[in-house]
Amino acid sequence: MDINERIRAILTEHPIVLFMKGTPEFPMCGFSSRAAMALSEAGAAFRAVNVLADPQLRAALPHFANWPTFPQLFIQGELIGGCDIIEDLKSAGELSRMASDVAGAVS
Ligand SMILES: N[C@@H](CCC(=O)N[C@@H](CS)C(=O)NCC(=O)O)C(=O)O
Repeated sequence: MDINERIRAILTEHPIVLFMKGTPEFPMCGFSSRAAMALSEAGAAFRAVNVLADPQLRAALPHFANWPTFPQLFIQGELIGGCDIIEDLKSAGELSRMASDVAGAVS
């Protein structure tokens, strides 16, 4: 499986995916920490993937997503954006709506 197939497999398996540096429990970057916190506060059940533990993934994702930095949030396979966008969506109440739409679609 090449790296793009591997990314697509992760996105197919998990409806909300945050590619981040470190983990929600031990974030290795302030942006990743804030993104994971915003998702948790919005009640989103998300899969966190630590790109620092997977150099191949870290190198490929900016090209795959056409987004240069981490964190990267995908919902149902679509790139939503990074920390700034995640926090804006949360402030607008959109993040929890998106998360509950996904939960409704999955269950
Ligand atoms: N404004 C960005 C900030 C993210 C950012 O600047 N991330 C940097 C530092 S963690 C990054 O990923 N740099 C590229 C790299 O380390 O591969 C956002 O909204 O997510």
